[in-house]
Amino acid sequence: MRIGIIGLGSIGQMLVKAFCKSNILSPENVIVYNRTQEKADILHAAYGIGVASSAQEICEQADHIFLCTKPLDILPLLGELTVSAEKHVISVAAGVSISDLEKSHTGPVSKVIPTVTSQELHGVSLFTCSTQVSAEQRSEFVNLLSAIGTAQEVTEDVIETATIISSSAPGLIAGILESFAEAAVRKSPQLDIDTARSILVETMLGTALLLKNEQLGFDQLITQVATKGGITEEGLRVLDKTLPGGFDELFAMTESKHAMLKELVQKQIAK
Ligand SMILES: NC(=O)c1ccc[n+]([C@@H]2O[C@H](COP(=O)([O-])OP(=O)(O)OC[C@H]3O[C@@H](n4cnc5c(N)ncnc54)[C@H](OP(=O)(O)O)[C@@H]3O)[C@@H](O)[C@H]2O)c1
Ligand code: PRO
Repeated sequence: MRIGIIGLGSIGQMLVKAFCKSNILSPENVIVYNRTQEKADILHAAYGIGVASSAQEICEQADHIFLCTKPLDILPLLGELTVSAEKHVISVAAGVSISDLEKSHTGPVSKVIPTVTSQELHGVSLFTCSTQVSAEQRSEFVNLLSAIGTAQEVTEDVIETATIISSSAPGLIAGILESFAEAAVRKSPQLDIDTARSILVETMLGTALLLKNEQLGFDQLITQVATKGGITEEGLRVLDKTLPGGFDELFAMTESKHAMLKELVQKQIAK
């Protein structure tokens, strides 16, 4: 099996690093192409992967072709390429659906929403496949995703909401942690901000390990931490008042953005 990656921004580079780190693929079975060649050359020097001289070359040499450009660049790119009907085309773009992809490729297509945390071989890749994806292609694809974290099949009606808690979440969590650290320093200016940040990173790591390794429910962890009549209880009361409304707004705004993107993609198709 040979895979090709077109577009080496955050997510294309992450896929190269994660596939190499996981040893699921040997470097000669990974071939990449990026509009600006320097990014491909850096990855070649670090991992020994192949560098194509065009996106078309990827389509000729790879069995699974990952399109890792921005959403509005996916269909124009695919439209320029000649891809034989048996090749598996995989888009990572938010807002581009299976049926959008099928308008440009008559063969098997899939959509995957990876997450940057897969660089550490943890995190959830959401995916959905068209009916034309063969059992062998599906199995190879799921094995690839499982090597870099958890492969979670979802239907397209939930993929946008699930994207926020899997793929947007690392950035959102970093935003929450920054706000938490800054509030700590506002309360106690003698606390150094970088010390506050590293306390939070270690705390988050330990929290994730505890939840996962001990198979604790969120409610069980809360009970362990929040001593009855103690301090944490007070903090939780504040969160119960402020967070639900904030998260509801977050989902409403990200849904609107998804809708705007999808509308622009439909305009591209209609042209
Ligand atoms: N970032 C995430 O966490 C994340 C998670 C899940 C899904 N996604 C999806 O992943 C896609 C890429 O996001 P990103 O954050 O990685 O964006 P990005 O950092 O802007 O990367 C886009 C890359 O595509 C390259 N490119 C553009 N047109 C090209 C073409 N015709 N041929 C070859 N390469 C081309 C760009 O090359 P240059 O170097 O020349 O600019 C750039 O390296 C988006 O569709 C997004 O929805 C992202
Ligand atoms: N990063 C991409 C974005 O922000 C898609 C989910 C995570 O659009």
